[in-house]
Amino acid sequence: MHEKLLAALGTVNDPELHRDLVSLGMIERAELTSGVAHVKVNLTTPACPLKATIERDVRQAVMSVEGVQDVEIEFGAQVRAQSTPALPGVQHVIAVGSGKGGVGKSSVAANLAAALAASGARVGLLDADVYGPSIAHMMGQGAARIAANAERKMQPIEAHGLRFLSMANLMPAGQALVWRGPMLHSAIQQFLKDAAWGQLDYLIVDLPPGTGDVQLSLTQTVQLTGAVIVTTPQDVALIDASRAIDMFRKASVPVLGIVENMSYFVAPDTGLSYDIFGRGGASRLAQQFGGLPVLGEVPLDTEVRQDADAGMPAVLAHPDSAASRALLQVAKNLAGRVSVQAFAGALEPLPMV
Ligand SMILES: Nc1ncnc2c1ncn2[C@@H]1O[C@H](COP(=O)(O)OP(=O)(O)OP(=O)(O)O)[C@@H](O)[C@H]1O
Repeated sequence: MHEKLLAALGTVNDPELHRDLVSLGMIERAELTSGVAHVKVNLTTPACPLKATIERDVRQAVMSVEGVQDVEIEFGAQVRAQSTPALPGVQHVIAVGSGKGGVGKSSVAANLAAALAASGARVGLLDADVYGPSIAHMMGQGAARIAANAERKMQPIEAHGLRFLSMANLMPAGQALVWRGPMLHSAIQQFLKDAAWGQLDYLIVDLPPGTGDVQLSLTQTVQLTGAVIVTTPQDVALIDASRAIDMFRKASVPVLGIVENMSYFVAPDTGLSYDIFGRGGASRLAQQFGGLPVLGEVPLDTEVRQDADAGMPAVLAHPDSAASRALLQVAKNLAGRVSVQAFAGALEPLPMV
C-alpha cells in the first residue's frame, strides 16, 4: 500500500519547484491504517506560500487510491541550503537593501524576519545598517547590551521569536560611527562569523542604503542566497533601486524580488485610497530587469511606524492590518523564492523516501 500511496503522491508537483513531492524528498510518511491514509509532507519552508494548493493536490491524489476513505495530512518543514550552508548552521543569508534611504528598508527587514519566525522558521536578523542602526529599537531592545559567550563569540539578542545583532547594542546611544572601509569590513565579518547565531534557516541582513562598503563586504564574506530590494514607487527611489539591483547582479547575487513600500495610503476616516508616492513603480522596475518578482506592495500605515517605535514589528502587533497582511505575504513569497533558488542551486541529488 505504501508503494501505491507513493505512486499517487508522485503525481503531485510542488507548484514552484515543478517537480513531484516524492522525488523532491518531501514525503516523510505515507501509510494506510483502517482506510485512513496518513501522509506527512515536509515543505521546503514553514512559510510556504502554496501550502493550501499542495494540501489540496495531495488530498485529491491520495483519495484516488483504491481502499483510501480518508486522508490525514501533517505538515513539517525543512529549509534546505543551496549546496553548502551559507555559514556553519545557517542555511540562507538574505540581504535587504535599497538604493535610497528612508524607504522603509529596516521596517521591511524587521517585519520579514518576524513573519518568517512566526511561521516557525529559525530566524536571525543582522543590522548591518551601521550608520543608522534601527533594528534594536524596532525590536524593543535599544538598551540591551551584546554579551560574549564562553567561546568569546557575540551572543545575539533574543526578541519576538528571533535573534538579532546590531551595532546599536555595542555603542553608547546617540554616538556616531566614524569608520573607514577596512574597519567596516572587519565588523561585518565579526558579526557574521564571530557570533553565536546557532542553527538558522534564514539570516536576514538589513543593509545601509546605497551601494557602498558594507554591501561589498557582505558579498565578499558570505555566499548570499539573494537580495531583496525595497523601494517606494516614486522615480527618485526607483532610479536608486535600479543601481542597487545592478550592484547585486555585478556581485553575482541573485535578486529575489522587489518590495514596494509606502505603495498607497487608505484614509481610515473615508476609506479612500491615495497613491502618495505614485504606484506600481516596483512593477515597472521589475520589468526593466527582465521580470524580477514583485514580492508585495505594502501600504503606508501609521501602525507600522507606531509599532516599530513601540518595539514590536507590526506583523506581530497588528497582524490583521492591511500593511501587516501585505508584509506577511511578502515573507511567504520570499520564502518561496528562496526554496526555488536553493533547488536551482542544489548540487547533490535530493533524498528519496
Ligand atoms: N509602510 C509604512 N507605513 C508607515 N510608516 C512606515 C512604513 N514603512 C516605514 N515606515 C516608517 O518610515 C520611517 C523610515 O523607515 P525605515 O527606518 O524602515 O527606513 P530605511 O529605509 O531603513 O531608512 P534608512 O535609510 O535610515 O536605513 C520609519 O519611521 C518607519 O517607521
